[in-house]
Amino acid sequence: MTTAVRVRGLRKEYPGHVAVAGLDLDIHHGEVFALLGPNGAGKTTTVEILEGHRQRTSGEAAVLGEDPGKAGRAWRARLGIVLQTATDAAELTVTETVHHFAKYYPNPRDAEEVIDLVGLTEKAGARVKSLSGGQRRRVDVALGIIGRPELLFLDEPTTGFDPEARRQFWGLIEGLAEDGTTIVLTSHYLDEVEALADRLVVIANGSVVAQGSPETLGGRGQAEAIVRWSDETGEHEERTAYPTKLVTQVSGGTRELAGLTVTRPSLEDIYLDLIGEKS
Ligand SMILES: Nc1ncnc2c1ncn2[C@@H]1O[C@H](COP(=O)(O)OP(=O)(O)OP(=O)(O)O)[C@@H](O)[C@H]1O
Repeated sequence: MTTAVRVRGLRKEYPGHVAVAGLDLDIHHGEVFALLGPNGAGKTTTVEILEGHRQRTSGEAAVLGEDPGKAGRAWRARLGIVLQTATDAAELTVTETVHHFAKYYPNPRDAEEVIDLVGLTEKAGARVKSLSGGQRRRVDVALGIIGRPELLFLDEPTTGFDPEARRQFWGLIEGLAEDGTTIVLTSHYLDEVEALADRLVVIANGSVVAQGSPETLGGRGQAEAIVRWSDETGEHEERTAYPTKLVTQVSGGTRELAGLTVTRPSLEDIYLDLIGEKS
């Protein structure tokens, strides 16, 4: 597997403050990679350096084989970017806006198809400034993918989306990933990261705290299950690596156990543990 993004010792200092403190990252072609971390962790700074929007203080970065601090227009046309701050509300309609941005790219997608993909067909003729916050965010996503990017950066893309729009957006991202687009996602929604990401990294105070897949991050894959049930003697809770065996023993294989639940730590539990250790 080849590397779409390679970062070594990335550092960004502002006067009196280190925002990114020596980060290493490898993001492979065709994967959905998520950056997680609390507010101010350094995610947006990192992503903006990789997009070529911000200069790093030191360290190495290669994005689609080029240094983002020096790369030109041809390289930029291979990227799709959905920034954290939404597009300014314009007088143009949705269709006009998407057609307008399509002209910046050598091989754009069909504008109407993109409007449909982001679920804005019914609003295609509406002025962007008349749209709701979540609908404007969908315009941002449309503009991020209109250029048929090889690498798509999504910085908190679903903020303001209703649950149905988020699900629809997840389907869109899955489709892009299946078509081979590499996707770098920052999100505060752990269910979103779990649904979409092949791998993720947790950043706190500008450093990597943990990385892995959503299933294995921070030892999640090996974590013990918590089995809870109740009987005539009261409520019970036990931790075990072998929940099936425990349930079989306690129930004698046949007795119905009241209130039986078997849970393992969620990605959110693991994430909060990791962040707790750091702060
Ligand atoms: N232009 C700037 N000048 C000075 N400090 C900055 C600047 N931009 C960001 N910072 C600081 O750098 C740190 C990292 O910010 P960054 O926006 O990268 O965090 P983040 O992880 O994206 O947070 P969030 O989840 O809130 O978006 C913060 O402490 C922030 O205040």
